[in-house]
Amino acid sequence: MTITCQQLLQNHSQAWHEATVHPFLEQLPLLAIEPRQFNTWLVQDYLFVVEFTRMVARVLANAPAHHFDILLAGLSALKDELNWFKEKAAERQLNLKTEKQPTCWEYCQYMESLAAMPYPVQATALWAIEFAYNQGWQLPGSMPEPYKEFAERWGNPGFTEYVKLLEQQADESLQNASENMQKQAEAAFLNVARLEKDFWQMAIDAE
Ligand SMILES: Cc1ncc(CN)c(N)n1
Repeated sequence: MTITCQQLLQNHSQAWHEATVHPFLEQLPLLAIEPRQFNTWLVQDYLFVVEFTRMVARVLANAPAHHFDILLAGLSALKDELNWFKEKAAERQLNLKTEKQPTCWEYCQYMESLAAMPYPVQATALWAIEFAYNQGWQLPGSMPEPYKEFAERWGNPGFTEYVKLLEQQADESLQNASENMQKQAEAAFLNVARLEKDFWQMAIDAE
């Protein structure tokens, strides 16, 4: 029997809940997050997205050609996203040439380590990373200023559609995967869930 993304969500619902429903996200609509906490998230997420872009490029390099369309669209959106992060940082006078915090560093190292994994594992991890933000930013509901555009970036219907297509590609690749690869994909899903939870916590704990 082959595993699917939906089965991973069902089998590990608690880990996924912790990845996508976090006090950081719950407190944003209440305007209870301190600027230093939000700014820490913003700068560290920019540093994350730089490494994430490299990861997506590596996933593309391993993908079958019929998966290129979606992955190239993702890379093109990341070009805009990196520029948008720079704008947001400039508005807040934040320095993006900052050290990665240990949690961000660990997540980036993990994404780098995925390069050695087979494509089905990479495709599953990519879907999980994007779905975590898609759900994380949608679940708190209507977001007030100044956070509205952040919630819309990852919660908008176009991004939701993109994540569904990533899911289809991951599921398709898992269908042809050995049992061992499927186990690796499950481990990747759990790693992403843990790192997502830790990433929000890093922002909450900002000094
Ligand atoms: C930590 C994290 N996870 C996911 C995403 C969505 N690409 C992000 N920007 N940052």
